[in-house]
Amino acid sequence: MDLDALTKHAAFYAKPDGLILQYGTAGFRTKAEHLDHVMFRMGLLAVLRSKQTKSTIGVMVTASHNPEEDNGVKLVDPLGEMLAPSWEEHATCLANSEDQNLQSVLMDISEKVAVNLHQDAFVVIGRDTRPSSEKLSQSVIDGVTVLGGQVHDYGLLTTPQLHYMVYCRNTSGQYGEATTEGYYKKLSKAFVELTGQAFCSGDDHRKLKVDCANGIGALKLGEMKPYFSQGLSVQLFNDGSGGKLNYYCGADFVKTHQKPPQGIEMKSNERCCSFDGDADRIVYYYQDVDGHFHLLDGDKIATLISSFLKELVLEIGESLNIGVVQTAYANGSSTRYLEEVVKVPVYCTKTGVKHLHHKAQEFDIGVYFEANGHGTVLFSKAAETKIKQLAKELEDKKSKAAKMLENVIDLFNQATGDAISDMLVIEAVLALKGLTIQQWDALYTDLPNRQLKVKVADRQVISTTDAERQAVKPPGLQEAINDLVKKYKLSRAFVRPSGTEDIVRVYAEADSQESADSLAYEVSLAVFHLAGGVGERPQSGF
Ligand SMILES: CC(=O)N[C@H]1[C@@H](OP(=O)(O)O)O[C@H](CO)[C@@H](O)[C@@H]1O
Ligand SMILES: [Mg+2]
Repeated sequence: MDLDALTKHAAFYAKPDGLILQYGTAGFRTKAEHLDHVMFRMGLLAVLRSKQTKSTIGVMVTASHNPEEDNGVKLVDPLGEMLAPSWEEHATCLANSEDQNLQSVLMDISEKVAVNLHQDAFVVIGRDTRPSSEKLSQSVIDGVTVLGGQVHDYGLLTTPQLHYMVYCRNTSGQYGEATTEGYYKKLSKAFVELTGQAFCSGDDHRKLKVDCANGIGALKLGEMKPYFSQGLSVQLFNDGSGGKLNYYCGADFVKTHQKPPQGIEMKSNERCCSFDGDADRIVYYYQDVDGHFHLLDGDKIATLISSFLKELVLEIGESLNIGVVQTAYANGSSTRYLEEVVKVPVYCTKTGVKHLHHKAQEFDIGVYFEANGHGTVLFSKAAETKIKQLAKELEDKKSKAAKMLENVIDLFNQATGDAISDMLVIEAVLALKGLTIQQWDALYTDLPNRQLKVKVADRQVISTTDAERQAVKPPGLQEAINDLVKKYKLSRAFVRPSGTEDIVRVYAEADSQESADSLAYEVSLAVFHLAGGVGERPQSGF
């Protein structure tokens, strides 16, 4: 390690006084102007992680669905997954160390994780379209090179594309070719082959309007379009040519406000979808003839995909176990439908993709989706080998199902949730099953629900158990929630401190919107009183 060079470069990346950041569920996120030193330091950390794992590590510069002025950074581990939890702590420690302690903190981490400093390091970098991203990714590159690491800068990429690149590079290209063209070709080939097997693929099923949140998704989907145009024609809206990133558009806006984004021309019954700012989340929606807006969120996506996979598995007659992973935010109706109608086991984990991903790895076929539209399907190596073998050996109906599954494996991004990949899977499933978006929507009816935020002095006074469904602290809060829930029919409510914002989230569902609203409001009041609410008391009425 050339400590003189490190000291010289670090001088350009002074930490703003008093700034403390946490490597949360989605890495570091804050106003872009405060992130230069964090980027440089994450470049340093990526080198250590690469040396330790003897693998290529990814660094993505993005703040996903946050406002355009924000930015953020996260590291991608060797198999394209989120950074290991023990390293999240090192990241936090390094990001918050005072400038004069940077060297010693770096040495401490190297010692703790037993890094061989002579090992080569390789880091790949991607960034979203935020105005601040280019400069910030240069700071990451500076951090990598000052420690002697090699860099490949992919420039503009969606977050899932960077995860894909890392996975490809660490599996010697077995998973795919580590270029955007390789990504486009792999997914498009699987999609075109899959939809080629559809009986019913009338014109109606082949057109889709996509709100790209004025983000990177527009650029990348635009590049990819020609590769799959024989199977689907997509029309892009909020493509970044005019509007602001995530501003009144994108998956997060649509899911939170339960209304269409601005900037999209929706005719009744037309199938539309929205990506978020870094294209790792997707939700679908349509407007019916009466002008009512219908949202098909991550739960509806999980249901559609699980039913499809279950049918294929039954068709090939192999005992592959399917598991579906959700969080406490999953609508109760979706969980019931999955368990009682699709007949697949459903598991609940804590919020945050890494928890769902980890659980989904336990199954031959692990389907995971957060209600907000972040998710994918993972296939175990054993399941993949078995399916590939059956696709070759079997004949007739069974072989057709096995071949479909083979393409489905290629179409899903196995590294992380991916809006483009999920969109193509959904389009293929709808075409293969001859389903309209209305028929898909009608599989089950969402229970009315409401999410609220409460400001408290210190959100860590709330701690939870049972996949965040029960509050164990502060005393009395869970009892209060239980009493409130009893007042309503088909009701459920829980609270948890957010991992990405300085607030407590409240979720409630019940048999009517009025009841869900009023339960959420009453629970918010309980949080406000028992967990140290600050500012204005929660208000009723929505
Ligand atoms: C209720 C909700 O949607 N929570 C989101 C949000 O986490 P919070 O910890 O709830 O702030 O951001 C996470 C990262 O993007 C995402 O994984 C998660 O689903
Ligand atoms: Mg995102």
